[in-house]
Amino acid sequence: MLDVQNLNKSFGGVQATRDVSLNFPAGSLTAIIGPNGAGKTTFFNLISGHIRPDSGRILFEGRDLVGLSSLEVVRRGMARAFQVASLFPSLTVREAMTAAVTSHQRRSAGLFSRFPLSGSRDRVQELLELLGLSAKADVLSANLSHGDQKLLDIGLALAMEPKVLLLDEPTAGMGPDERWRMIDKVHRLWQAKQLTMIFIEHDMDIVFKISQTVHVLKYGAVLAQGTPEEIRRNQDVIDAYLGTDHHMALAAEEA
Ligand SMILES: Nc1ncnc2c1ncn2[C@@H]1O[C@H](COP(=O)(O)OP(=O)(O)OP(=O)(O)O)[C@@H](O)[C@H]1O
Repeated sequence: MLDVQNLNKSFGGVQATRDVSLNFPAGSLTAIIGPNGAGKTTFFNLISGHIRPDSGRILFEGRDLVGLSSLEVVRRGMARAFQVASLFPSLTVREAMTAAVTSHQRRSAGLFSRFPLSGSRDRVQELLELLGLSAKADVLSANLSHGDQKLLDIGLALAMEPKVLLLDEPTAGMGPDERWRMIDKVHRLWQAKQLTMIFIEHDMDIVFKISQTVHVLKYGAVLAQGTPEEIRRNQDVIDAYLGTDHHMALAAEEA
């Protein structure tokens, strides 16, 4: 589905991505982890078309995405949940979702399509239910909790009907309970929509609990790849996290 080959990206003297080759099979749920500055966000920026690699290929369903705009990457079927819900404070949850769903439908149908856009209301309702936001459909986006704003961000990305969904730290800034509620929803969403999902996450308990595969970056390069069990016991990975804020070493000891 998504096959990244020998990706490189430098910013001045900093090589943020070093010969990264990673494969993401259709329907997989993969965590990208690594210490601060490892190149996780840069990797997302590269594959989503926000920045262009210096070299390498990003094969999505067999076609290279390198050089395409981020909008074109979304059109091909790879969407990223951005912190955008807060940009529409005066829209309710339903209004924001409706705007996203209808704009996607219009784009898919052709800009000048004269056909009426059918089914957008059902689609919005389906997404609201999937995300557990139905009860808050009439709440202004500005008045949502941090967790619900993140869910709305995910909903706005899902409105693009992606095959691959990229989530950048879906649980950032949340307390322990809210974190687990959030990740439970993300996990159910992945199961229900049969998406290929890739998420960056700092919380190792969450990474080990829900991902099928974990890719570890360090200094821009792939340090390790494997199942949560393999990664948890990988000495290079444990060493990479020692002396950092993350509790990778602790999580390994607890296993
Ligand atoms: N636009 C940019 N200009 C210059 N340097 C950059 C830019 N974007 C990233 N970098 C550098 O590239 C390296 C990787 O950064 P990146 O944000 O991708 O890491 P990260 O793993 O996402 O970190 P964190 O966990 O702290 O979010 C860092 O050294 C960073 O300073």
